[in-house]
Amino acid sequence: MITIRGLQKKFRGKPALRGVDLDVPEGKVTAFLGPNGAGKTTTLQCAMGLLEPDAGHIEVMGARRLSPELWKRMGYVSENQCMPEWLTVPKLLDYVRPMYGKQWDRDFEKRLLRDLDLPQKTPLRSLSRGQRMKAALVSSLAYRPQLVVLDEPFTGLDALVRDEFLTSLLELTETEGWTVWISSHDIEEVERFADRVAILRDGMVHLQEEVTALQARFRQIELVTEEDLSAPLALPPDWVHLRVEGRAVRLVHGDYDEVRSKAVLLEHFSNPVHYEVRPMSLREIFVTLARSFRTTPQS
Ligand SMILES: Nc1ncnc2c1ncn2[C@@H]1O[C@H](COP(=O)(O)OP(=O)(O)OP(=O)(O)O)[C@@H](O)[C@H]1O
Repeated sequence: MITIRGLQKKFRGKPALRGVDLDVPEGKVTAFLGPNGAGKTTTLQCAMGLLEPDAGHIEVMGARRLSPELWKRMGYVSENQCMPEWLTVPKLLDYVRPMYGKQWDRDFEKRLLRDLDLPQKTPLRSLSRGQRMKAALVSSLAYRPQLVVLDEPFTGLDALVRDEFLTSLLELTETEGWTVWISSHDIEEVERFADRVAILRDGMVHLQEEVTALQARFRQIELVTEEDLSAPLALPPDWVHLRVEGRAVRLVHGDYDEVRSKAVLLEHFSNPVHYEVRPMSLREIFVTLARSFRTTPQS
């Protein structure tokens, strides 16, 4: 649905994107994660045609340029969205609706309005941050776009609304086959419905794969021996994070294989009295990787 190759963007001579290669496949939910300043918003804005890239190419729904017709098939919601601040929510929808003609689904609009519980008489400028986000969501989803691009959509939403919003989005992506590309720091929320994950590091994609494949290869390992230990001088490349405290070793393995990985571990830390291997949540994997980004140079 979206293909990005070699995307580069500088701001005042400083690189923000240094060759982003990314795929957002049709009918899947792709989570776009990365530490602050990694370049997520810049990538999304380049893909949405809101920023001019310096190099690289982007294809959205088979097109190199976003025409007004294509925009009608996409819903884009960002936390920094400009909106006609003087309008109330019903007036905003009256204003936006004619642009989408028959495509606009009044029943769906009503359902979104009911679920998101928005004030009807207050102008957008006087709404809270979360309420403004909800208004943006209704105006960008009520025409049932095929591609939904969300940049930090949960900012300002309270826990209940987040949950309700995610549940509706989950239902819709399943029933309507929507393609969703979502950038968020709320990884626990995103984990509930993401099929794929792409992690951006310092202007480049560090990894992109199915969430299940990522979770299948990452493991947290705890090992205790009879004697005090010291960390090996050179770590195998798939040991992402290692901590040695007295007789205990805790490490994250980025490509765990029950037989092979255990054999390598036992070469370094022999005769364990305790050996435990635990699967990791997407959030735990992200935090481990983000920590390793601070200490290992980009290859
Ligand atoms: N308009 C701009 N002018 C100058 N620098 C910018 C501009 N927009 C982004 N940057 C810089 O580009 C880099 C990437 O920023 P971007 O907002 O894309 O990151 P992000 O991953 O979305 O971060 P966050 O998670 O904090 O929202 C940062 O170093 C940022 O300071």
